[in-house]
Amino acid sequence: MIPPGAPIVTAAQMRAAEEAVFRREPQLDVMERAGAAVAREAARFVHGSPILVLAGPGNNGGDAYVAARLLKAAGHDVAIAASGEPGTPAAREMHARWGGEVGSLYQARPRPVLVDGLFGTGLTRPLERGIAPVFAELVAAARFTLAIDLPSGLETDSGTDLGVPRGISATLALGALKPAHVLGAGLERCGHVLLADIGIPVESQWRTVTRPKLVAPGPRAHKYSRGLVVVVEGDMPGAARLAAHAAMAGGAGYTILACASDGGGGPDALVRHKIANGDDLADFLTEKRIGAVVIGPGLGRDRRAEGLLKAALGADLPLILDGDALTLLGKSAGAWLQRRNAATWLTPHAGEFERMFESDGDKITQTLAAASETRATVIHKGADTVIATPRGVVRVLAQASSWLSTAGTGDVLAGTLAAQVASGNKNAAEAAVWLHARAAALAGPAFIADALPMHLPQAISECL
Ligand SMILES: NC(=O)C1=CN([C@@H]2O[C@H](COP(=O)(O)OP(=O)(O)OC[C@H]3O[C@@H](n4cnc5c(N)ncnc54)[C@H](O)[C@@H]3O)[C@@H](O)[C@H]2O)[C@@H](O)CC1
Ligand SMILES: [K+]
Repeated sequence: MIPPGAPIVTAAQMRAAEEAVFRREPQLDVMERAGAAVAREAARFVHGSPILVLAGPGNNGGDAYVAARLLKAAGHDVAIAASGEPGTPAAREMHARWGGEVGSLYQARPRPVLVDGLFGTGLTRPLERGIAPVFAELVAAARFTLAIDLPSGLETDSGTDLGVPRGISATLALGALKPAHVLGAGLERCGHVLLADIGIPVESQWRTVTRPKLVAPGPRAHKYSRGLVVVVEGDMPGAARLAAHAAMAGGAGYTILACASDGGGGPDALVRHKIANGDDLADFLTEKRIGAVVIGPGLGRDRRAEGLLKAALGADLPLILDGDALTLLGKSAGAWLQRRNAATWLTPHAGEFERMFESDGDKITQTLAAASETRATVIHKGADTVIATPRGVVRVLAQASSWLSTAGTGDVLAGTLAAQVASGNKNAAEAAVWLHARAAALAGPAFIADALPMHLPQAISECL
C-alpha cells in the first residue's frame, strides 16, 4: 500500500522544508513529533513482544532515540543498539533524553519487533560492509520491522539499493514521501508505506496517483461530445483492436479503427474506416470532431507504418504515441514532436524509453527531461509508472498488479488514455493510469489483456 495523492519530495527539498520550520520552531520539538509518530506506529504491532531499536549517527538515529523512550514509557520492553556515537546536536540531545543503556549494533541480539533508525535521507554511500549483514540478520530474525522514514540502505532520490535488506514490513515516511518509496528497489523493500504528518508543510508538484473524479455524461451528451477516438491499425491488428476496445470501455462515445482492410473481429460497436496509406490517413484526420488519435500499437516499422505515423504527427489533433510509433521516432522524437501544436502523450516502457532518450539519473528526473524535450506528457511505464508533463508536474503509480506484465496491456492503456483525452479530461494521463491499474486489480491473477477492458466500466463507476 502506498498513500494516494501524497506529495513526493527529494532529500534536498525535505531538508529545505525542515529548515523553514526550524526558523520558527525548535528542531527538537519536530524530532519529538517524528519519534512520537514512529512510537505510535510501532506500538500497533508489538503485541507484548520485546522491541529492538537501531540508532544510526544522524537525525534518523535521533528519531529512533525518541521512539525508544516513548515506547519504554508506554510500558514496552525496549533495547537500543547503535552503530556508533550520535553525531548531530539533535541526536545527541535525544540520546541524552533516553538516558538508558545503549548497546552496540554489532553485538545486538535479535528481538521480534525491530525499529530501523540507522539511516534516512542522509545516506550518501553504500552501507558499510560491517553494517549491512548485521542489519540484514536482525531484520530476518524479527517478526515485524518498521523503518523510520526510509529503510536503511536505500538511496532517497532514486530508490537505488545501497545495501538495503529484504523483509522490512513497513516504512513510516516522515512529512512526505521520497522518490525511494515509489521507485526502483524501494518498491520491493519498503513494505507497507505509511505517511506521518510531523508538522512540516511541503510544496511539491510531484504526487502519487490518486483516484480520478470523473463525471457521467450530461443529459444532452451525444457520441461526439463523449469523445471520438481514432485508433490506427498496422501490421498486428490485434494490438490496435485492444486499444480500440479499451477506448470504448474507457468511456469514449465513438471509436473508429482506421484499418487497411474491412475484415477482422472486435465489438460490433467498433466502426471501421478503410485507409490505404499515409495520404489517406492525413485526409481522414482532417475530421475536426476527432478528440484523440492513437498510433503505435502493432503498427509495424515498415514504409507504410512510417507514412501513417507522419500523417498522424502532421494532424492538428491530440495524439497518443505508443509501441512501434515510439521506436520509429527513436532519438528524433524531440525534433518531430516540438513542431506539433496539439497535445501529445507518449507511453514508453523502459526499452522504448531508452531507444528514444539519452538521459541519466533517477526515473523521475529522466521522465521530466523527456517531457521537456518533446513537449509531451510522458507516461514512463513499469512497476513504478512515472507520468511527467512539460510543466514539471509528476505523478507516480507504484505497486500496480504484477499480472500487468503480459502482452497487450500497454495497448489497453493507450486506448484508455485516448478515451480520457477525447472526453476532455484535463488530467487524462493520471486518470488513465489509475483506471488501468484498477481494472487490473479487478481482473485478478493471470488475466489476459483482452479481459482488461471489461473491467474498465467497474473502475469508472468507482470514480463517479
Ligand atoms: N532535520 C531534522 O531535524 C529532522 C530530521 N528527521 C530525520 O532525520 C533524517 C535525516 O537525518 P540526517 O540528515 O542526519 O541523515 P541520516 O540520519 O539519514 O544519516 C546521516 C549520517 O549517516 C552517515 N552516513 C551516510 N551514509 C552512510 C553509510 N553508508 N555508512 C555509514 N554512515 C553513513 C553520515 O555521515 C551522517 O553522519 C530523516 O530521514 C528523518 O528520519 C526527522 O527527525 C524530522 C526532523
Ligand atoms: K531508517
